[in-house]
Amino acid sequence: MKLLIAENYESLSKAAAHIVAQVVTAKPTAVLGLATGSTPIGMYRELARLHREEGVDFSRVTTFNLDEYVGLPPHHPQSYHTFMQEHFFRHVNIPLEQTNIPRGDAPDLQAECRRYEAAIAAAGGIDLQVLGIGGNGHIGFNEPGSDAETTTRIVELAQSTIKANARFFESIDDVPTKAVSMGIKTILAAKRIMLLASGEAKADAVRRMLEGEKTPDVPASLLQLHSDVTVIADKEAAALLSAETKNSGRLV
Ligand SMILES: N[C@@H]1[C@@H](O)[C@H](O)[C@@H](COP(=O)(O)O)O[C@@H]1O
Repeated sequence: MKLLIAENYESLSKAAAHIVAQVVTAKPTAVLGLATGSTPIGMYRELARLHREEGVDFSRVTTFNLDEYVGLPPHHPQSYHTFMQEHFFRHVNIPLEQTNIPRGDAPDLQAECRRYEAAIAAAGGIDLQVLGIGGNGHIGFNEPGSDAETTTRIVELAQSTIKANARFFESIDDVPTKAVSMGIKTILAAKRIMLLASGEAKADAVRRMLEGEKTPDVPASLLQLHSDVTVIADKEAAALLSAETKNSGRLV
């Protein structure tokens, strides 16, 4: 996996946005896999700026988000639908009908998972998948135990994930306990993957992803199975990496 070490969150966000902009400039009909969480917010902000000031064009881009909470309708303030609207879609020129996010309120969730996988395939697959990482090594909502054969499905959130995400809800009891999430197989099918990690709370997960064995116990370590992964970590998130791994990285 290729490693970029960023001086701070701002340079991480700029480096990530630059890669996305390169992909959509080279292929205006690119299919992007997108992530939520606080980590990519700076990247979305920078992409909005690149759209506004440098004319980066999203009009023919298609997007697929990784996941959505089960039970939250799209207009719920904490839904990932709302997150994507607020942080990205409404700031660029992407037509809403070209954006895809699983419906956590679908009456038949199994059918929704099948529909989502089929929609990704029908779009020709994902050109660039953006990922964050959970403190326990999860990607999307693929919690520890998720193996490389998993596809879009209903998942139970780990207690640590519920706790980490409680900050966005009024109380921890309001955090949904389940989500619809692309699987590891879905993620690994992307042509290119870019994972962002910021802050010391991610340092152990980043170390296990890059230096540990490939194991479903650390779902992000399964990214080692892919031939085109770029990890962009800020200094805090890279802090526990060996000197050898750090030296293999490029500073941005
Ligand atoms: N489903 C999302 C993940 O896609 C995200 O990577 C993770 C880390 O979030 P943050 O970037 O806020 O630390 O949180 C959530 O659980």
